Amino acid sequence: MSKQLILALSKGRILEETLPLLADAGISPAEDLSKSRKLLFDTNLPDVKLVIIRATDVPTYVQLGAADVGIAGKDVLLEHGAEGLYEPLDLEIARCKLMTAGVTGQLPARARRRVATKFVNVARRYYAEQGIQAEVIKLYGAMELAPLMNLADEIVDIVDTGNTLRANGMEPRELIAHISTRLVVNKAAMTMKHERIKPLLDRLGSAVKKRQTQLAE
Ligand SMILES: Nc1ncnc2c1ncn2[C@@H]1O[C@H](COP(=O)(O)OP(=O)(O)OP(=O)(O)O)[C@@H](O)[C@H]1O
Ligand SMILES: O=P(O)(O)OC[C@H]1O[C@H](OP(=O)(O)OP(=O)(O)O)[C@H](O)[C@@H]1O
Repeated sequence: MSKQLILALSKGRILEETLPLLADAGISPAEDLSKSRKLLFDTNLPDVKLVIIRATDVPTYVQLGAADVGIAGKDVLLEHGAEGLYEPLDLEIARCKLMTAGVTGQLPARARRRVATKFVNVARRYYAEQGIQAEVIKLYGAMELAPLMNLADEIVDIVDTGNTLRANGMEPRELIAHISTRLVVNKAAMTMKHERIKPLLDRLGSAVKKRQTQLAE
């Protein structure tokens, strides 16, 4: 295993909040990410590289050791499963909730529900735990449309302000999990590159605490 450290970052919403934390921990991309079509970036540190990929691909890269460290939402990690990964740090950014939701005022059928979601594993697990029979339909976006179009009785999706649900005549129902962004580490890398990963974890942990203190002021 090379002593180079590869960090897999989720592009999109999480990236903007991740970069200041990484900078505070002493790691900055060598060029402006938003101005490049590249996917693999050098940093100010010769032995640290960044890959910027879809959030849902981050756990796969880290689990299989293509990246040593990853940053992804807990929703994505719950859906992917924790095999081969340690999850040592909560970055406490992109806080939201994973919830069930349905058309406002419309009680869900008791016996069997059709549920549209991109979190099919989470949904199957959740409804099974509740003892509710669910036919889970995989969608890749705009879950809020599914009940309106009679594709599903309920959805499982991210809720933050609730604005998206409200704008589509829907309401949140049950909380499945509180979500925030987590740092994950490949299990083998944690051992083999411990002397490189441990200081990164410490510095990022301090950056998270500093940010929380600043937000509270
Ligand atoms: N409205 C929200 N408020 C706060 N955090 C959110 C919200 N929506 C999503 N998140 C968090 O941010 C992460 C990334 O969201 P983003 O919308 O960038 O990715 P995505 O479009 O869901 O991913 P992909 O491109 O793989 O489909 C999610 O996994 C979740 O943890
Ligand atoms: O409760 P709210 O504050 O309205 O946030 C919830 C919405 O945020 C996310 O979508 P996002 O805005 O990331 O768009 P997406 O469809 O690209 O995921 C999520 O999929 C919900 O649709």
